[in-house]
Amino acid sequence: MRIDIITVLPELLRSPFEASIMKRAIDKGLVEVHFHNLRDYTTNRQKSVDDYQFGGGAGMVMMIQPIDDCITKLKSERHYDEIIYMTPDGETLSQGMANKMSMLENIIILCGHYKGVDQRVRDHFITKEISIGDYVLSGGELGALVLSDALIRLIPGVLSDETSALTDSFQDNLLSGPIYTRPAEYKGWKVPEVLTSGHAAKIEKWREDMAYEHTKNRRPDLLDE
Ligand SMILES: C[S@@+](CC[C@H](N)C(=O)[O-])C[C@H]1O[C@@H](n2cnc3c(N)ncnc32)[C@H](O)[C@@H]1O
Repeated sequence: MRIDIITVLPELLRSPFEASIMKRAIDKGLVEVHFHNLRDYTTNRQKSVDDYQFGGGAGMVMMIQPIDDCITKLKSERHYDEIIYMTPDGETLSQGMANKMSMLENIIILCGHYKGVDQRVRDHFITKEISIGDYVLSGGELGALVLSDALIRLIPGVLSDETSALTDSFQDNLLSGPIYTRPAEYKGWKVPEVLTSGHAAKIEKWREDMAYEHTKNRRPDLLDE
């Protein structure tokens, strides 16, 4: 997968790709991530990417010209499956969306700032609008990172044990149940006996029951889906 991120703050994006699973995915050649600084596409001397809103009102708006030039250049080099705009009024990111999108080859993620982008960008360039939740961030970069992480960890070969992602919360509409590691007893607090029984079928059944109970308590809405 190739991810091209368009931003006014590339410095905000770098370090998460330089650690842990996202770094490993890049090092293994399973993912390429490229940052594009919108200011490199401005045609004005001040390198400004925003301007006042038509009709008045508080907050600046990101101008269409630098975004058009950046996206048009990228599209002239390869086909993109999706051109995504991170925005609070987009479709809320879910595991189901991440599962599907992790199979895409090339995507562009546009990070907004200020009041957001000129509507004509959304009307003419964007193919998908994604929110990471019902709250407002200062910019799209943190959202782009959340989306990238959710997709990258699902790409085959990225996790050392691929079955791990399949047993995480939200796969099969269930939350993940409780998990334990050594020691089997700590300060008198014992691990559930079944987990140390060595009985694979019983362990599997216990895990299923616990996941169901946990989901029923915390997120009964998932069981309705
Ligand atoms: C201050 S916000 C603009 C909010 C916009 N005026 C509104 O009310 O919907 C600036 C940028 O942050 C990003 N952003 C903010 N909240 C977000 C969220 N929940 N999900 C994804 N992106 C978000 C978007 O790219 C947005 O253009």
